[in-house]
Amino acid sequence: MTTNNRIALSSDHAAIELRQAVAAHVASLGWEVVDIGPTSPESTHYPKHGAAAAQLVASGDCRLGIVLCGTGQGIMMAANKVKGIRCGVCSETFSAKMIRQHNNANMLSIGARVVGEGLALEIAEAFVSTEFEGGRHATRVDMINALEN
Ligand SMILES: O=C(CO)[C@H](O)[C@H](O)COP(=O)(O)O
Repeated sequence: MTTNNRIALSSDHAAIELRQAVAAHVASLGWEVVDIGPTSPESTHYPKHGAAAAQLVASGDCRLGIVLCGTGQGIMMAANKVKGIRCGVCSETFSAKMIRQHNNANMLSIGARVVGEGLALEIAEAFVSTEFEGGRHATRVDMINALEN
């Protein structure tokens, strides 16, 4: 059995440099990074970038996704509108671990105007290195998923 180790990354203009740093870090951890940009610093609209990364995760092309904008909030809201996506904004590592362990989050959002690069890399590493615990948490995640129907 092969494991899908692909991770989708996207951002808006507020987080291009941080996204590139996060991409390099998760690649160094062994992930195949699918960085869908943007690369231009021109002002853009976070919903389309959040949705594009979310679709890569929802389709199964990528196992996880990381999205970034100024606060992490808007792009998280957009990603969560895609069926099958559970995306949380994290500004510290504890939550980044817990959204994997308890919530089976398949996407992480980071605010480039909220956290510095060093912390952002630690948050991303905590997220990609943690697995879902299942058990009682699976019942609750199933209940979240049922809300989509
Ligand atoms: O954080 C964000 C969304 O939640 C955006 O990055 C932010 O709103 C962009 O602002 P501006 O157009 O002033 O750079």
